[in-house]
Amino acid sequence: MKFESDIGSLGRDGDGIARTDDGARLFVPGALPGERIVAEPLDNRAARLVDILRASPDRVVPPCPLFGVCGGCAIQHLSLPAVLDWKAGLVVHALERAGFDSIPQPKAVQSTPGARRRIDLALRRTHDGIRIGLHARRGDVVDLSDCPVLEPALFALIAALRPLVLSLAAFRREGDALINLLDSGPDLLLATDAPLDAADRTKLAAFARQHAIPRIAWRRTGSTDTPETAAQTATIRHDLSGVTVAPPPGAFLQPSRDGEAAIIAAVLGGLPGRLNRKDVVVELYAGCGTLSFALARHARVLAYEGHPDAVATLKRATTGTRVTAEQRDLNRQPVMARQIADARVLVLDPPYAGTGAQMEQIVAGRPERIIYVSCNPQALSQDATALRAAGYRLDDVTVIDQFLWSTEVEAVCVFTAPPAPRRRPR
Ligand SMILES: C[S@@+](CC[C@H](N)C(=O)[O-])C[C@H]1O[C@@H](n2cnc3c(N)ncnc32)[C@H](O)[C@@H]1O
Repeated sequence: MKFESDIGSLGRDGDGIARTDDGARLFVPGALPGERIVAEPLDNRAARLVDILRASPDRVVPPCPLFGVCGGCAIQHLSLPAVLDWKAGLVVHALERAGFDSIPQPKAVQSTPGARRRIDLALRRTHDGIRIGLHARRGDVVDLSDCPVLEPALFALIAALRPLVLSLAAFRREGDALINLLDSGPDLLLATDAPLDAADRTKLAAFARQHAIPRIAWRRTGSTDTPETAAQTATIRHDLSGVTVAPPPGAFLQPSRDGEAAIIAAVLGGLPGRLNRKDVVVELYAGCGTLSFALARHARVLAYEGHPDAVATLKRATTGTRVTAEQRDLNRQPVMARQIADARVLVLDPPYAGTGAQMEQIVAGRPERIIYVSCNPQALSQDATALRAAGYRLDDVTVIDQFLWSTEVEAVCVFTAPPAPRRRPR
């Protein structure tokens, strides 16, 4: 039965939260805060938007014709400034849930459309061809025939990939294509559901030459093995704060150049002013060195990273820098409190799940300054709860929106340790 409701806020998935006449809370995709809508319940959780009786001033025409079908974007019907405000609110609420009551006004930075330089695409054979794209929300792959988010050079490559993938003996029904736009050009990691044969390799080499792709790597769908290089036409190189690295296929890369610059600026802005060049920064979850080489201009950096290929990349690039890199699975073998205690600053950029076992050692080590780079407000909230309980103060918050129109948000939070307890005079 249809009902009318005001929309007070958006849920975590970007859906408007409505109230039925009997007070039930239902999520309505497409509805925005401040709107009055008519909706029809679909089940006891969600409702379908039927009509908008009063539209939000922040409502805009979605820029992509695939919006609502493709699962990549959730809130293209909201203006970009309002998207950024909403994301900043998600971070502030996460910190409030952690127990911080006076939260500094976040600085907020947003990438521009057409700036995303990393994408993981699903490949699906269909009865009449192939679909290359992202999954619909709770659904099958939607062919990416348009995308205002992606760098145009990456988007153009998708059209060229369709006939190539269809022609491969190694592609039966499904696969993936992860593309990183590095400084040396697009770096393609292909995964398919059958082995490559000699003819496939010839086709991949010709494709790499034709489209100026320095490297095409391959592995079987679902495998986590180090991929093999199927074609290489040029050297892989990518600049990280003036240091050239050669990231492995499928390496973690901040999804946009402007987002990466904003994260680096916020991390460097969080360093204590009195930092001495001999001081040590311990950096956890360092990847290929996005933050490490920027930090090394200010202090010595001990960088820890779990992925063997990322660490190998980082180690190869450290010559002549003040970065020392070590491979460590920080869940199984956290950096211990006594080592953290020796550092002036701890910088961490954990994966989506947050820090796990490492947080206990961080709190016990009590570094003077902690700069936490978050890609998940829920995990941030959990980790910040431990810091709040240990007496840390929250000094600065920067919110970065580099996954435009999705519900993803990143943040850099600067925490300062409480003053050490004074010794009683004898
Ligand atoms: C969000 S990325 C950040 C990488 C890097 N700071 C950057 O900006 O490019 C998280 C990193 O944590 C690493 N990682 C995930 N789980 C880990 C673990 N248990 N131990 C150590 N590193 C881990 C991943 O390999 C990845 O490089």
